[in-house]
Amino acid sequence: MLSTIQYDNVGVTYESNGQQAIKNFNLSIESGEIISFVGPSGCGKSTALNVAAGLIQPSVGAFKMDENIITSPGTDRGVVFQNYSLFPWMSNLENVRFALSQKSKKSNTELIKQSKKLLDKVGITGKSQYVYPTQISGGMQQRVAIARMFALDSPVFLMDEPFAAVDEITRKHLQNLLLDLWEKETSRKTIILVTHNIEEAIYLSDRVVVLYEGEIITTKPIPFKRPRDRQELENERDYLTIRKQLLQAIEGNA
Ligand SMILES: Nc1ncnc2c1ncn2[C@@H]1O[C@H](COP(=O)(O)OP(=O)(O)OP(=O)(O)O)[C@@H](O)[C@H]1O
Repeated sequence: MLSTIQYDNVGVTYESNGQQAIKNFNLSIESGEIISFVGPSGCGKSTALNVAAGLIQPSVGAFKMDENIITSPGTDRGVVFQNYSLFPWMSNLENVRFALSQKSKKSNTELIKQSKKLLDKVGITGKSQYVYPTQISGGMQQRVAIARMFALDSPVFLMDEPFAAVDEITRKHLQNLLLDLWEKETSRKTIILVTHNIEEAIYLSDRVVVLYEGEIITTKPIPFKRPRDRQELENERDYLTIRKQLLQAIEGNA
């Protein structure tokens, strides 16, 4: 199932404090695109993502998927946050099996087999599959969260700072893992990613959207072909130009 996403003049004002978190938010996202939201702290990135997740209702405007107005969470959107993406009371294997069972009517034995395969793919093998999320490292938990997201097989993935809590090397591994799985899907997932990391945004995205005080101030297409090689990309002249322009857009308004 392909899904086109549209923020149609969305505005969110939090009732508790009257804070206008996003305003005049207009953005169309094609099926299979990877989009990053970047910008200074408090500019509205998470609010915009939570509107897509159906966790926050727009105060004005509408968020639409395939022309349908979205007002609640649903299995058509998989979500990964910095923490808390996994059910802590389920083993890692059970987390993935449960996600698979949401979409598949296969036997339990088959679901467990598939879950193990998925966990193997993300590098969670052997005993680590049977323990609880809290019994493995943060980086490993995010691997399970990615496996769980692919198990849910939603057409849209929403990721809020998914790799922020891990070290730089693990972060790069997880970025590669995400791209690798995404590229292998026959029907590519649409991904919206919130990140503070410009290099991550460029490496992963088709477009980087810069927010400032709740508004989109720049949308930058990332023209590099896929699959991308991190080292080659970082040596491209255009890469440095794009990085500089994005930093200027963010810092110039910070
Ligand atoms: N639940 C809430 N209630 C009231 N105000 C909120 C709430 N969540 C966010 N805000 C406010 O809305 C604005 C946008 O916040 P949001 O978390 O969307 O920004 P952000 O760009 O994701 O920030 P950060 O990068 O620091 O996570 C901020 O001024 C914030 O204080």
